[in-house]
Amino acid sequence: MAPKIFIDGEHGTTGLQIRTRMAGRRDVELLSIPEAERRNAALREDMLNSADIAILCLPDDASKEAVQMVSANNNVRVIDTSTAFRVNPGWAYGFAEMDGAQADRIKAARFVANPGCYPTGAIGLIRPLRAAGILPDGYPVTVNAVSGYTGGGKQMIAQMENPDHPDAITAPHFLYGLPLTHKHVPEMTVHGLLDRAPIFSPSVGKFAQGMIVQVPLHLDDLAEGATMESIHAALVAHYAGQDIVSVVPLAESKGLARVNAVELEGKDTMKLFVFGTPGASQVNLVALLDNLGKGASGAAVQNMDLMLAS
Ligand SMILES: NC(=O)C1=CN([C@@H]2O[C@H](COP(=O)(O)OP(=O)(O)OC[C@H]3O[C@@H](n4cnc5c(N)ncnc54)[C@H](OP(=O)(O)O)[C@@H]3O)[C@@H](O)[C@H]2O)C=CC1
Ligand SMILES: CC(=O)N[C@@H](CCC(=O)OP(=O)(O)O)C(=O)O
Repeated sequence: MAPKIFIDGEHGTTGLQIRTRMAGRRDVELLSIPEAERRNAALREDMLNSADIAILCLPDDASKEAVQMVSANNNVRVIDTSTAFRVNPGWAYGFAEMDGAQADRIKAARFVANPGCYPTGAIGLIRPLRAAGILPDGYPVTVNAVSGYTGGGKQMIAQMENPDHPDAITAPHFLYGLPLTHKHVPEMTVHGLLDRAPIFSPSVGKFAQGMIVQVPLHLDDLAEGATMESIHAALVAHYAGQDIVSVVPLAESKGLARVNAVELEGKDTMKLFVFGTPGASQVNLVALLDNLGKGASGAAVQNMDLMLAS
C-alpha cells in the first residue's frame, strides 16, 4: 500500500508548492481536505492521524498544535516547515547535505524540522568552514540576504501583488529585521556551529521566488593560511558525492559580473560561490537558491523521500 501523506496547510504558499511537486506521483497517496475546511481542527486531527507522514505548512503556533494532535500516535511521522522545532534536539534538522551523517538522521527520524530558507544558504556556507577549522571561534559573522516576496507567505504576496491592499508594499526592494532579532538567527547559530550569533540583515525584492545569501569574510581573521582557494576547496570537499548543493568552480565565478537572484526559480538545488580577487584579503561567500525550492517545499519533498526510503 502506498504511504499516506497529509499536507496540513496544503492551500498556503509552501503547501501548494509541495502539492505541485507531488502531482503525478503514484508511489504515495495524498490525503487532502477542501480549502474551505482548512481550519477545521477535528478534520485536520483525523487526517493527521491517518497519515504515515504529515507535512506541516503552518505558522509556528498551529504547527505546535498539530504536533500535539499526533503526539500519542507513533505511526505518524512529521515534517514541520515552520520555525517551531528547528533547534529542538528531539528533532532531526532537515538539511541532508549539512554533514555526512545528516541524511541518515533524517531517514531514521520520526520528527524532522525543515530548515528556513535563509538558514539553508547561511548554514550551507558557514558550517563546512567551521567543521574544517577555517572559521575560528569568535569570528563576527554577518549574513546579508535578499528573498523573493513569496517568502512572506500569502499575506506578503497580497501586499506585493495587489496595489489596492490596505498595507500594499510599493518598494521594489526593502530591508527588514532591523532590530537584528530575526527568528532565523538561533537556527543559523546552532546548525552553523557558531559560538557567536551572526548579524543577520534580510531584505525582500520585487520578484516572487529566489534568494541570495551573502557571508563576507576577512581572510586575515580566519585560520592561518586561509585563502580564497582553500575556502573554495573546503566547500568542494564538503559537498562531494551529492547533486543538490553545488560549488561553482572558481574559474567560472571569476568570469561573472553579477549574480541573478531568480536564476534557480522553480529548482530544488542550491549553488555556492566564492567571490574575491586571488591574493587579496577578503572573500564574499554567496548562496543562490529558490526560497520555495531548496528553501522550503523542495527540501520538504527531499526529506519525505529520505524518510520513505528508511
Ligand atoms: N514561504 C516561504 O518561502 C517559506 C515558508 N516557510 C514556513 O512555512 C510555513 C507556512 O508558510 P507559508 O506557506 O509561506 O504561509 P501561508 O500563509 O502562505 O500559508 C499558511 C497556510 O496555513 C493555514 N493556516 C494558518 N493557521 C492555521 C491554523 N491554525 N489551522 C489550520 N491552517 C492554518 C493558512 O490558512 P489561511 O489562508 O486561513 O490563513 C494557509 O493556508 C510557515 O511556518 C513559514 O514560516 C519556511 C520556509 C520558506
Ligand atoms: C521574506 C520573508 O518574510 N521571509 C520570512 C522567512 C521565510 C522562511 O524561511 O520561513 P521560516 O520563517 O519558516 O523559515 C521571514 O523573514 O520571516
